Amino acid sequence: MKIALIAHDGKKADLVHFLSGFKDELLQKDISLVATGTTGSHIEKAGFKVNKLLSGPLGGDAQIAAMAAQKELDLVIFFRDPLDKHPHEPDVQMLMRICDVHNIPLATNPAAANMIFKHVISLRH
Ligand SMILES: O=C(CO)COP(=O)(O)O
Repeated sequence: MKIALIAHDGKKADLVHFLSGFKDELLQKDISLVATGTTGSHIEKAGFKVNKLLSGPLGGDAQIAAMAAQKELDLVIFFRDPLDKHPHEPDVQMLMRICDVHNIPLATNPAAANMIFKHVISLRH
């Protein structure tokens, strides 16, 4: 299972905190993580193995969208900061649109991500 992870700056700590709650599950060999650049660095520091792409404003969201369009992703977790402005907002919208076009599960906040993770874990047992 391949999971893409993205968080805006104001939500990076929330994402790391969220992932840390599922560390055992996420360290399983058949789970691979991919992330936008800066998000990936934070995740790596927390002890996860993650494939880091470009930073979001430099095209990282677009790279993840391309992977989603090619059906390479099973899940996208994107903790967006709705209270901040982002120069690459068109890329953010494009990524969410591509997830909807290809019916890729997309969680944009911890409550949704938590439900999806618990569901995935229950299916694996
Ligand atoms: O900007 C982002 C998502 O739109 C995230 O990019 P970084 O992980 O490089 O900060």
